[in-house]
Amino acid sequence: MERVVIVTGASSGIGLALCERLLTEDKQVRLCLACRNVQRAKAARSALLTSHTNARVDLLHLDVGSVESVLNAAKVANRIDFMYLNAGIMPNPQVDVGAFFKGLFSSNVINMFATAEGLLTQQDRLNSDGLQEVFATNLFGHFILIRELEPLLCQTGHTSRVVWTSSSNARRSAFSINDIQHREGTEPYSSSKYASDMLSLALNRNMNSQVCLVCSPLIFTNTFTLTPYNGAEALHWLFLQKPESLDPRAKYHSLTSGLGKNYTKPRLMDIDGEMAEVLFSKLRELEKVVRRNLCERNADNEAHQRYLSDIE
Ligand SMILES: NC(=O)C1=CN([C@@H]2O[C@H](COP(=O)(O)OP(=O)(O)OC[C@H]3O[C@@H](n4cnc5c(N)ncnc54)[C@H](OP(=O)(O)O)[C@@H]3O)[C@@H](O)[C@H]2O)C=CC1
Ligand SMILES: CC(C)=CCC[C@@H](C)[C@H]1CC[C@H]2C3=C(CC[C@]12C)[C@@]1(C)CCC(=O)C[C@@H]1CC3
Repeated sequence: MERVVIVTGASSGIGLALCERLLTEDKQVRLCLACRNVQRAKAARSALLTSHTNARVDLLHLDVGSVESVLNAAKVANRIDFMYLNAGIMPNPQVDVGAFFKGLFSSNVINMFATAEGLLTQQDRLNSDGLQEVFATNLFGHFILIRELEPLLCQTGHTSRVVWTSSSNARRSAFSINDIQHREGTEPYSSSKYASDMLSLALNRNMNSQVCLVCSPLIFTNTFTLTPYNGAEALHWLFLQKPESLDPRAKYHSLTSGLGKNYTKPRLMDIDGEMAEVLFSKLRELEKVVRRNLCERNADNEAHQRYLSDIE
């Protein structure tokens, strides 16, 4: 039976590697590459068709960092079996070289290489919706996409699965419930990934959890062996699992052994359920504000267009 799989950020890296693996795995897959850059998306599609000549690969223009783009893209979808929320950014990362060398000679060295804890800061900025860009791209745009597609994802009698790419860099201490966009801090990536872990829990509670399962695979960087193919391990593994065998409180880790063998390991997440609910309601409030602003902006643009055509 045909299975429709949407992958955000499918034009490169882990997203593209996942597409390649899914086409190799299942000839019945119909892929939808949801990408912001049309040229790169076309190149990715050509590369996939070179190795899978008869594959069905569609393109969908989607910039998850723009609410308007998300709303437009969501209109096009009519069936979803899997939706991989994979697009993500870490702009202008700065490595704290001092902390790196200190960590190198400490008992924390393995953890440091696995999670980059305390090593990385990023410079964030505001996007055209007036939101912090990292938050908007890694979390909020995908949240709006799920909200918009909820009727399609939660149809009775049809199981859709949503899989969100998290990170080992997701850290509770980088996130504040009073600053969900991370306006004040210097670790927006870590904050956004922890927020997506929390949100996956709240979504499973607030949506029909039997139908919509949100998992957060984490990519463990065994740095020297890491490739996008390895990184896509847990994403690929989840495609093969029965929904009832998965635990919404777990994060599914892509791991690579010393011998280079890839495997997936679930680990229970350290998440405060109440805080996850607060985050969910804050995101819904923000959704209302952003949608209202967008309507006003569009109304202003229409009025401006009318004015221009009147004076011509
Ligand atoms: N690499 C790693 O070690 C790890 C990565 N991750 C996560 O894995 C995911 C994939 O990362 P990775 O493959 O490494 O990185 P890449 O930079 O190779 O891929 C990121 C993808 O996301 C897309 N993207 C970025 N911003 C947007 C946007 N606004 N709208 C739509 N698409 C967008 C990019 O598209 P475009 O071509 O237009 O830029 C690109 O296709 C991310 O969520 C990342 O946080 C997690 C753990 C470790
Ligand atoms: C010489 C010197 C200063 C080396 C620094 C090494 C770091 C660049 C890496 C060590 C751990 C890495 C890591 C990531 C990025 C690169 C490192 C910080 C990620 C944060 C990339 C994105 C993720 O989602 C998780 C990764 C964890 C490990």
